[in-house]
Amino acid sequence: MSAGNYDPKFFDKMPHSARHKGSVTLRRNQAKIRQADNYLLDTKTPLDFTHTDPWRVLRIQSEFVEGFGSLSELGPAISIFGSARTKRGSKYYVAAEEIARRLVGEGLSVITGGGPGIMEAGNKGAVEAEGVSVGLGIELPFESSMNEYVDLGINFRYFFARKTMFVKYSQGFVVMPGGYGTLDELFEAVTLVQTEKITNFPIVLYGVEYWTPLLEWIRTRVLEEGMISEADVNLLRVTDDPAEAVEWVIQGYKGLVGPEDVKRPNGLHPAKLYSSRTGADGDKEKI
Ligand SMILES: C/C(=C\CNc1ncnc2c1ncn2[C@@H]1O[C@H](COP(=O)(O)O)[C@@H](O)[C@H]1O)CO
Repeated sequence: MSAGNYDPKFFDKMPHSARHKGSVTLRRNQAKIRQADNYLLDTKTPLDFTHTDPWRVLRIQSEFVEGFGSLSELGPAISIFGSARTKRGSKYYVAAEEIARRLVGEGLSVITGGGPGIMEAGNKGAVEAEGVSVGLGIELPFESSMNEYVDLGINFRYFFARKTMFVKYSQGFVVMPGGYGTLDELFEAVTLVQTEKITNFPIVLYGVEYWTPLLEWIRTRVLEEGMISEADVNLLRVTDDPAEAVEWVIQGYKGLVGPEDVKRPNGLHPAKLYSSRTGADGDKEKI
């Protein structure tokens, strides 16, 4: 703008009042907000800083630090997921116990969500087999505490920090029947495998009757309509045999089972424990 067409309204808005807060530049009304020191030192501050997003970032960071610090020396582990509502002594509860015992027998630690139902069964089986029993709990609006079989427990406020720990510190997942929480964990994992964020990461479903309608829908609707490829369907494998679930998950993370070994247990869901796009070197890249 030349001096000839000077517009006072424009120049009144020029950045003479810029203030900097870290990498953030603030002007005009935005520059009037309080500085970090005010929040820290002035107890008359009108806002509770612990309810602000910058403070949350620190809490989130601390969850990652705590999780990485506590789990980095865990060794090979498998996560068992499933319903928080599964009753003690029910068939899936008993199966989860057995799967956990077998995993421990194979030298693996067992990780669960630390809650009731299938999580408790997994931790119970691990403890009974004298293995390492881990619970990654989540703070929920209603009362929930770690089940009594968790020997190493970490409680998270944030689902996403907790999910990172499951994936980072597991070699694979066994997914028992469950509700939205379980489905969320299952689809998060299968997406990470599909997109090759993780490799040699087997996902074994337990419960043919429970999972078959979902697998059928994936094949007849999701695949047929071109939302995924054939290889993506094959990322999930289902069984009713605890021994087979453990065998598959171990073969999968060790990279011992390839697409050429695919079996079709009931003609419905071809089995493949890792993506055909997995690197030949079997690198286990995580997140
Ligand atoms: C429902 C009750 C308590 C819930 N307590 C939970 N503690 C830890 N983790 C949980 C809890 N509820 C859900 N999860 C996570 O989701 C999965 C199970 O969810 P679903 O909807 O029941 O399938 C589980 O794998 C956890 O990671 C009081 O009974």
